[in-house]
Amino acid sequence: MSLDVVSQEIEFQDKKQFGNVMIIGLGMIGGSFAKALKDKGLATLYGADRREGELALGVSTGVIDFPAQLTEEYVSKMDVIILATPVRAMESVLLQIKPFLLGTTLITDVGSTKGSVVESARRAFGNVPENFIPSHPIAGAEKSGVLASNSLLFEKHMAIVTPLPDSNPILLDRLHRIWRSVGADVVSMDVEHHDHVLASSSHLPHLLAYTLVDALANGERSQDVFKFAAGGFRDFTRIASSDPVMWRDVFMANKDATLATLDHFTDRLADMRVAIEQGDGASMFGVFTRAKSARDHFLRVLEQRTIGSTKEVRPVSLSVLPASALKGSISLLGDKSLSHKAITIASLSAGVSELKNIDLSGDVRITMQAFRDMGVVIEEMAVDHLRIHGVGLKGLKAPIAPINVHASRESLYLLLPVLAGQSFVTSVVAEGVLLNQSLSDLFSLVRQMGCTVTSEVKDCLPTVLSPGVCAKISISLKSGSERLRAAAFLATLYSPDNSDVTPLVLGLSHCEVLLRRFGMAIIEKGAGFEITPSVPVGADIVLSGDEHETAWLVLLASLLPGSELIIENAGLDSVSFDFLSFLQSIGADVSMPKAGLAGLYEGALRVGFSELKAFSLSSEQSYQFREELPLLCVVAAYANGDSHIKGIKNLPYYYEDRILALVDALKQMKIVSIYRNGELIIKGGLPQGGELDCAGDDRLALAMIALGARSKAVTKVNDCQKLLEEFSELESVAMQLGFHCLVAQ
Ligand SMILES: NC(=O)c1ccc[n+]([C@@H]2O[C@H](COP(=O)([O-])OP(=O)(O)OC[C@H]3O[C@@H](n4cnc5c(N)ncnc54)[C@H](O)[C@@H]3O)[C@@H](O)[C@H]2O)c1
Ligand SMILES: O=C(O)C(=O)C[C@]1(C(=O)O)C=C[C@H](O)C=C1
Repeated sequence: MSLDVVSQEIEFQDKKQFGNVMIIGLGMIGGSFAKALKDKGLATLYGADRREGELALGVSTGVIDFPAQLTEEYVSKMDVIILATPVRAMESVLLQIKPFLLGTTLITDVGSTKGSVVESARRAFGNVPENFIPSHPIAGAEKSGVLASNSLLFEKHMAIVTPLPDSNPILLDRLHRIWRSVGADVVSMDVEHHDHVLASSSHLPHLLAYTLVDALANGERSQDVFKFAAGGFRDFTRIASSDPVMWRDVFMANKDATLATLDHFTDRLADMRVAIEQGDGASMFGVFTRAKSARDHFLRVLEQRTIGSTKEVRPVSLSVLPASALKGSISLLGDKSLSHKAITIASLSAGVSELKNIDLSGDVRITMQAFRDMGVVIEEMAVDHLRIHGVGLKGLKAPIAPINVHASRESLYLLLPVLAGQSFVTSVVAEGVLLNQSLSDLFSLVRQMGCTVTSEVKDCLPTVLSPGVCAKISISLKSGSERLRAAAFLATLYSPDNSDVTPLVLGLSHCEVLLRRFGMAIIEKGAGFEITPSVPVGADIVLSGDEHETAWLVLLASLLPGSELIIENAGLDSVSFDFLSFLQSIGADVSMPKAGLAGLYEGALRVGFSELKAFSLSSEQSYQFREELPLLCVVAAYANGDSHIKGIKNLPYYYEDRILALVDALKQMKIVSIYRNGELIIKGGLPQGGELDCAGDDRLALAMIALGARSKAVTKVNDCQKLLEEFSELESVAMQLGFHCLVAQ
């Protein structure tokens, strides 16, 4: 096509969203950008390249609409100009287009370095013009040339923009829009930070790959080295096939930052050399497990970004068929909150811990990742077995990135006092429900540890923790929150002197029991506990099951005639022990394990069918058994006579809401109940079956399933996704014990 024809066509083009866009350097990246815009019909594409062959290919393969030259005729008619040459060619390109440029044209680039490009613009123009705004897509390949272009290259990848103080805001907005239009997620960064980050994440790996291949190719036995190299070599060295001109330019342009990261890496490599020389397997193992975990984490983050973070939640219902019995022996997977706590204490212990029957599903991995990020070596020996090489109370290393607790409240409450006890500053970030929510109880606890807590929004995440000098800890808890109680006990680990915690209700809960198992001296004293400072010692622990699941299974077996159930590792703390004792007092046939070492209940729990009697609960008992009140309503629904539950109004509102939802369910099942002045009276009978909605509440779901267990007809419980998340083994436990509870979808 002659250039004359092209110039006529410039006049006649309809304006598209981004108007006329010129790519200078029509190679792999420039071509991909052009193709993406052209395929979407967002611009008229012009290409310029010092190699005419690339331009001809660009037109014939439909990557661009027209070839162009860096003359007034073209340059002055462009709405957007994109520099996509190697970075050191950009200055001469800018000098060529400078005389014809309009101030309204957005000029950007795709170069892998940013400081050098800004310098080139400064040299070419005297200062960086307001319409020149650098950018950099974090996407690419080891291929070059326009034939390697791919219109989907930037989809779900990041594009970094590095605006300068004088950048024109309207053109900056256009730059964001144009990157978004080709599928990129746009991130802003300052130039210097960009060059340091990319030196580590992109430039150093390329240097290592090139140098490794070159060293091996020129070393002894090189022919056989290549002959016998397989996947590992190929994966590590893919990027050594990248364009040498581009990469020579990158290292010339980003000298200081690449030298800094190279020095750091060289030091670490030297450490590895020493470890190999001295046969120091422990050091090697530490580096390899930490690196594996960091890479696995990185892959998960990358996967989330590329598949999109919106997880589709499909509603799940469970159907309960009446007339089954629970028979057999079962071993429940370790309790989730116990699993979080065991990982935390084992990481802070001296020596190695073996944690067996641990639940590694859901947010337990968030707690585990945080400790790995701070240097703790955690080996996954089996799906339910961890070996943790504890580093001691203050042996954590500063993480290289903020600690992300995602939406895990459990992880947050355990990690914050631990971070407040270290000697480094940590940023803590979160997602979803944990953002913008006041955490004043937790923050005031870590402040008591001498830690300064800085947040943009008062007492909310994200936050920065700057540890100070920890004084003697003496805490009287004002709420019954189990998480705050665990956080308080962890805080005492950092107290210089004997410390004390006074909970609302005495009796051992998870954290104290575990701390004792790890050798800590926690002694009941008056209305609370006294803790003597010492470092926990690594321990071998088989984690017991969840208390609520245990209580639910006990109730089911009590309700269903013919049941004979043994729970091998029942979850029992002082409250659930009292709860089961209460069931015994109204006729349940339960034989309980004995309290063993450190206050833990050890051994099997046996339960069989029995008719449970109607009962009366005082306000105090309602508070004590607040977590299991829905199960007690089920007991009352099947009992002979009226049961009374007092003091519901005095409970935190969400417990009352649960009871009100259950009152609705009882009504649907034709069980009469009266709720007046905070007291609930349930008249026992035989539930009829029906369709119930647990509103996504896992405790309500368990109670509703139990309500359907001996009812006259099938019971369907809707909205059970959360239950299946929390009690992941529900289906397999039901199947194993012969309980007819199925996912109905
Ligand atoms: N390859 C990647 O993975 C990747 C990723 C992100 C950013 N980048 C950056 O994108 C830019 C282009 O890289 P690429 O991979 O597309 O390279 P490429 O070799 O495929 O394309 C570069 C093109 O620029 C042309 N060119 C060179 N000097 C020129 C000049 N003075 N005038 C006009 N044209 C000239 C070349 O002929 C070639 O067609 C580089 O700055 C690179 O740092 C590359
Ligand atoms: O995937 C590749 O082949 C790349 O090298 C892409 C890569 C990178 O290192 O990640 C290369 C250079 C950049 O500027 C941006 C991306």
